[in-house]
Amino acid sequence: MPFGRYAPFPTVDLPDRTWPSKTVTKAPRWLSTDLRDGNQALIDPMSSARKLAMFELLVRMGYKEIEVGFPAASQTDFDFIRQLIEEGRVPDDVQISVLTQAREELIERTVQSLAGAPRATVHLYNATAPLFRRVVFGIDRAECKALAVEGTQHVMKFAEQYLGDCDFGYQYSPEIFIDTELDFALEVCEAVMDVWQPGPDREIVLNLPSTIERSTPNVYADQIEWMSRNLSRREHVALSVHPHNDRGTAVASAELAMMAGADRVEGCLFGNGERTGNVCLVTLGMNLFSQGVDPEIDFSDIDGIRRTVEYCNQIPVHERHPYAGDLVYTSFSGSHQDAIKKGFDALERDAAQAGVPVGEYRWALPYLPIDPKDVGRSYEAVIRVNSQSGKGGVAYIMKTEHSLDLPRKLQIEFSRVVQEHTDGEGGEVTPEQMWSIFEAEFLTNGPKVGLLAHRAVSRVDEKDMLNVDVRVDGEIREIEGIGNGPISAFVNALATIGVQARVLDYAEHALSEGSDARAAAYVECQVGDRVLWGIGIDANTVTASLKAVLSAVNRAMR
Ligand SMILES: CC(=O)SCCNC(=O)CCNC(=O)[C@H](O)C(C)(C)COP(=O)(O)OP(=O)(O)OC[C@H]1O[C@@H](n2cnc3c(N)ncnc32)[C@H](O)[C@@H]1OP(=O)(O)O
Ligand SMILES: CC(C)C(=O)C(=O)O
Repeated sequence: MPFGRYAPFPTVDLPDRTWPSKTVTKAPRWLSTDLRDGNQALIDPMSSARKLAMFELLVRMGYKEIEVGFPAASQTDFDFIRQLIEEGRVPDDVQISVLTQAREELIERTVQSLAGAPRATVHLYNATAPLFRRVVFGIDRAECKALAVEGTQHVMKFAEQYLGDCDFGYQYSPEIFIDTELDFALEVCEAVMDVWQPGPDREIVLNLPSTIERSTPNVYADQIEWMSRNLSRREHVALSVHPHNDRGTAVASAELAMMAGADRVEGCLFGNGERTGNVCLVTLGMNLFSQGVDPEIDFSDIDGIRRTVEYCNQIPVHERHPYAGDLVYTSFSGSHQDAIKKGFDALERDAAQAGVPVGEYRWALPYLPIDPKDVGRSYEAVIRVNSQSGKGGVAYIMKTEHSLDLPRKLQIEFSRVVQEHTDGEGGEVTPEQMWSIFEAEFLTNGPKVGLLAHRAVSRVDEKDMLNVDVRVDGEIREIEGIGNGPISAFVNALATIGVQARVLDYAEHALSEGSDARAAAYVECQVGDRVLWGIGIDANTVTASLKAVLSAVNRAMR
């Protein structure tokens, strides 16, 4: 690999940086640029129907600043902005913005698109980095600054001409800020501010993009802290960041930039955008949420959000996308499943002890950084079983899907049965398939001895006597036994037909509440020289226990 062709990214001389010891305790101002930076990166840019669906989603989620397009780019872009304004679709607490290059004719068209808007922001950009000054524009520093200054003047001139009493805002971006000499980025921003004259009730948004992410996030944070410290009129500046994801570290860049003083973050849902995308607003917001900080955005229906975004962008969201992918709350592997199952049990116990509903109790669960229910997911897919799974996963499915709380040794025994299935057939075992395997193994698999009826006589302080009708190899027999309780009496009765069984362990629980409640009984038996579990399910607990004994007996004889 010709790595010698690449130079290390220059660092910032900021030995007294303060951001590493800061924490983010409040959501920044968010701006969604899905309809502009996101849209400009699509193979098939959004139709007006898709744009509207995206806009309405963003409003529903709670975004208050939305970049709605690049109106000078196309008639579709222009018309969409006109539609939003003319149909009064922008809520009172939402500020829309539009982007333009620093070219007079484009600025005019851009400002015209906003006519009649009660509130709006024009966002002007020009590239300030040396490579762009030399290669793309063929201009020097002074000419580059002049482009920004004159662009700002044009914006103000046309705003006055076309926008009447619009509550008008201004945003400037030194594009490719990340590669711009810091002193020059500062000089251009100061010159732009000299034109706009920010002050009380006259904010300016200065947006410092990592247009092509090329540094580690700490260097970007240093750049942001340096700018935040050196900008004049700082209290009237909304210092904004716009991280791209070329190195795959946009989220970290945004988070460190917030620690370094950024007030505002621009990005796209699920990280759509040019090349590797803009920073993902969902991940950023949910990262705050998972630290107990209100993201001020509603992510409670993450799957609905994802579906709309997939429709608008015509790009699928990856199964492993943080917080939203299909598989991100799912464990296949045994040790994870074991820990999750124990985690749920502990959470229920701890919440009950504290007298707090489990849905409100402080979340702490192995392998699940947040409660899937908080984003509208169920626990259904938290554990899925395949050849990588162990008893914990099998037990979890049996409990959550089939209400059977298998004793630990039975979990081990049944998970071996499931493992034989996955080894033989491969793939995943769905809850329905697991029930079929369970039924075939424990409940229905061609009983040699079947239970038909039982009658008990229990006298106080005496042993129980049990009279049972059984079918043995197709022949109906009546047998009798005595013992300390019905199970012991039944085992005693079975001995009369040559079935030698000894009960080693027993557990039972109710399956459902109410008059049609059923019980599950689990019995560990020694039958001959084998030790196996059997299971019985019945409305009558004694019947369930006797069925459980026969389940073990039949398994031994199979
Ligand atoms: C980092 C970002 O995401 S920036 C946003 C980028 N988004 C877009 O470009 C989407 C919309 N763009 C468009 O539809 C078109 O580019 C238009 C309509 C704006 C302009 O189209 P055209 O006039 O055909 O120009 P073209 O697309 O080739 O743009 C390049 C020209 O603009 C100049 N230019 C580029 N950016 C800027 C800027 N911010 N300010 C002033 N001039 C600029 C270039 O130097 C070049 O000029 P030249 O032709 O004199 O060499
Ligand atoms: C226009 C600017 C903010 C931009 O999109 C970028 O630099 O990526």
